[in-house]
Amino acid sequence: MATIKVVCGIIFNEDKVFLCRRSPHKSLAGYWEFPGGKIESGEKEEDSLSRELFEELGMSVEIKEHFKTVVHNYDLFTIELIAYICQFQKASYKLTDHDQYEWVSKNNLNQWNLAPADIPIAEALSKC
Ligand SMILES: Nc1nc2c([nH]c(=O)n2[C@H]2C[C@H](O)[C@@H](COP(=O)(O)OP(=O)(O)OP(=O)(O)O)O2)c(=O)[nH]1
Repeated sequence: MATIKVVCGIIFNEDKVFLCRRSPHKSLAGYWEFPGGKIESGEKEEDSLSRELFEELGMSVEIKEHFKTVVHNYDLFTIELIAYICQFQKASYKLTDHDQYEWVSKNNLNQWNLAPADIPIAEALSKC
């Protein structure tokens, strides 16, 4: 089964974490996720994350450190989801791939309909 490498940001602003909901026209539509996207060939993970956040949300962040990598098997593909802790800087919130966003408490992440690959990340976050 094909494996795709996706980088995502756990973006903090004070004690809140950013989540956004995938638009109806996207794969995994309606699920909430940590924003990011597929790593293009030859691209560094951090560069890919900065690019995706700017393209999808008009957002700038400071990338702090790698947090967790999850390998998850969906029906049609396998994902390697690489999560980085980030500090929010600014955003236009001009959404291109999402139809909603929220700043949420990291201890309430289990109340959101997260993409299945994101659940182990949310669980690890609630414990730290
Ligand atoms: N960005 C992101 N994608 C995730 C997460 N969890 C998860 O299962 N995915 C899945 C959804 C998609 O199938 C895939 C990422 O695709 P994408 O559509 O966001 O990436 P992209 O913008 O580079 O892709 P494309 O639509 O331009 O082809 O990974 C997550 O937390 N963030």
